[in-house]
Amino acid sequence: IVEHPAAGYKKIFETVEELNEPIPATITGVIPSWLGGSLLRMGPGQFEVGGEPFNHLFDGQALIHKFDLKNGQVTYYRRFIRTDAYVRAMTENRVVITEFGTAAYPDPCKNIFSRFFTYFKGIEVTDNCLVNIYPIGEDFYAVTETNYITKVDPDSLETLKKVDLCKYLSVNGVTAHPHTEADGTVYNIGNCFGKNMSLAYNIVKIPPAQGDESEPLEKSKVVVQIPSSERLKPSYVHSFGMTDNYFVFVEQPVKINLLKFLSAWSIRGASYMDCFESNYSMGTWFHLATKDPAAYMSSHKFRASAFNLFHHINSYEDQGFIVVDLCTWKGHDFVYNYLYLANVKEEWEEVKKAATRAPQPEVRRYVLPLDIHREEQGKNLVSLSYTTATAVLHSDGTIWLEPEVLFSGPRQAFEFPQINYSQRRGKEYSFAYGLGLNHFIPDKIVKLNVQTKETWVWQEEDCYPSEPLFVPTPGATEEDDGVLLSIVVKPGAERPGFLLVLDAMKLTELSRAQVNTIIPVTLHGVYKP
Ligand SMILES: CCCCCCCCCCCCCCCC(=O)OC/C=C(C)/C=C/C=C(C)/C=C/C1=C(C)CCCC1(C)C
Ligand SMILES: [Fe+2]
Repeated sequence: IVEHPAAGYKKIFETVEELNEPIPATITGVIPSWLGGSLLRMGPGQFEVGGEPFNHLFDGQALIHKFDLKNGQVTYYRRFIRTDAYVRAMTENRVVITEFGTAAYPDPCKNIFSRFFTYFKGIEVTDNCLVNIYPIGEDFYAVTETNYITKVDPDSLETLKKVDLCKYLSVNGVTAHPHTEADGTVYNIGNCFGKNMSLAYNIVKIPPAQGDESEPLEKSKVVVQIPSSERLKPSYVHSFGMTDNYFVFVEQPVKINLLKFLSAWSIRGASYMDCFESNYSMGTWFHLATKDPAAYMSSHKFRASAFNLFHHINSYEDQGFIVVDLCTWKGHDFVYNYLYLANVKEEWEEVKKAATRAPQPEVRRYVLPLDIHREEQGKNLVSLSYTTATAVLHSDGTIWLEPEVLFSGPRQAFEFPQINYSQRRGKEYSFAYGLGLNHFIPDKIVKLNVQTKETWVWQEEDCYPSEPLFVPTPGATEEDDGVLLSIVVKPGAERPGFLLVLDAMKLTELSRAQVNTIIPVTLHGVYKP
């Protein structure tokens, strides 16, 4: 465990300018010749407007980054996405649209009457797509978790159009973590605030491109509806699990209080962050639904102790069980409460103190039995030889789940997980790759064998990496035959930003492509071959 007394991490939370054209990178080592394509990643790039700071890590204006790899050469390019949030902020030189943790104030130039009418136009939901980018059909969309997604050109990084998912689907938003099948079918999940205040989580399906002019989104539909456990308070959902035949949805005790949500918009200074609250009694609920024909199976109540969940690692079916691997944070306290920019930009000793009070991270495996009716109460129903995870049927009909811990270290998180997705999605697997967070500060890349719990680490002094994306070697059969791509920032260096290419088997460095600019924190992205 390394220390960061120089607090170099502060640099990844500072505003940068976009580039007018791609810049060449200086390469050390050798980039595999088969690696030709673009690494596209999203993150915040502007952390204040007109002297007004954004408050939260998830508020900064969406910046798209691209490393192009071709014939062993590398270039880097970045552009701000021309979202409504960005364009209007630039035009009026103030925060115009309320972001996740920053409220927009009414236009000081408007008089009380025009302010009154703006207010009654209702909620203006943000389109600040800083969280992820992924393909739908032939197109690429930059996304946050609201109903607005933004189509971008993955070559020029130009902003193409804003799309409102509400036009196609009955959802109030969807996650930034869809699942994709080999044929290009996309699944996602989102909250749905239905008629007469009925609340549900809707799983949506977007078919692949048909090879004609038709728009996949036009043919999208809701395939499963899972009712909310609590009236007026849906749980926050950031990702979900999918096996060959099932959807896995974890309903966590972090709740959106819809009454607060609706009234917050009339309270000066309120943001999305003010609408969250913890449920101290429900614990955590697991839901299963079949994929085909899509149906919700409510017959059993899977329950576990309280944890925050953002990222599913992988899920799969094995001998009548569903294995669900998760990056958890223990307790009901909302982890996002610790991710204000003022917190992550503190000096190292303060950062450490704050992380001590926050929920503690743990990678866990939960196992859900599919066949329950014949079994006796009070006994462990999990008979998979390789796991210590348990599931016990109680007299009230609930099934209590206890996890097997796959990775745990005090205030050391294995987060932003990735797998060999094209080969192992929804299937039994061995390897997960993740970003190591040291008291919330990203300072290493970790490989985890989920079967043996063996770990491998890449770490370098004063270096701040991002989520490692796995790219398989063409024609590979071994699960970990490939490379990991991560954007790393080394603030003191002459060329402080670089694309790091690691051998995914040993986590050793193959090469780095360095540029003469700081690259702010990125959250998620894709590799486009
Ligand atoms: C990369 C290193 C980062 C350094 C620190 C990170 C620490 C992270 C620890 C935990 C992992 C958390 C991962 C979270 C990743 C993420 O990208 O989250 C971003 C989420 C955002 C921006 C969500 C925005 C959601 C909005 C605006 C939702 C709005 C809504 C509601 C709240 C209610 C109902 C409707 C609506 C409008 C959808
Ligand atoms: Fe995420």
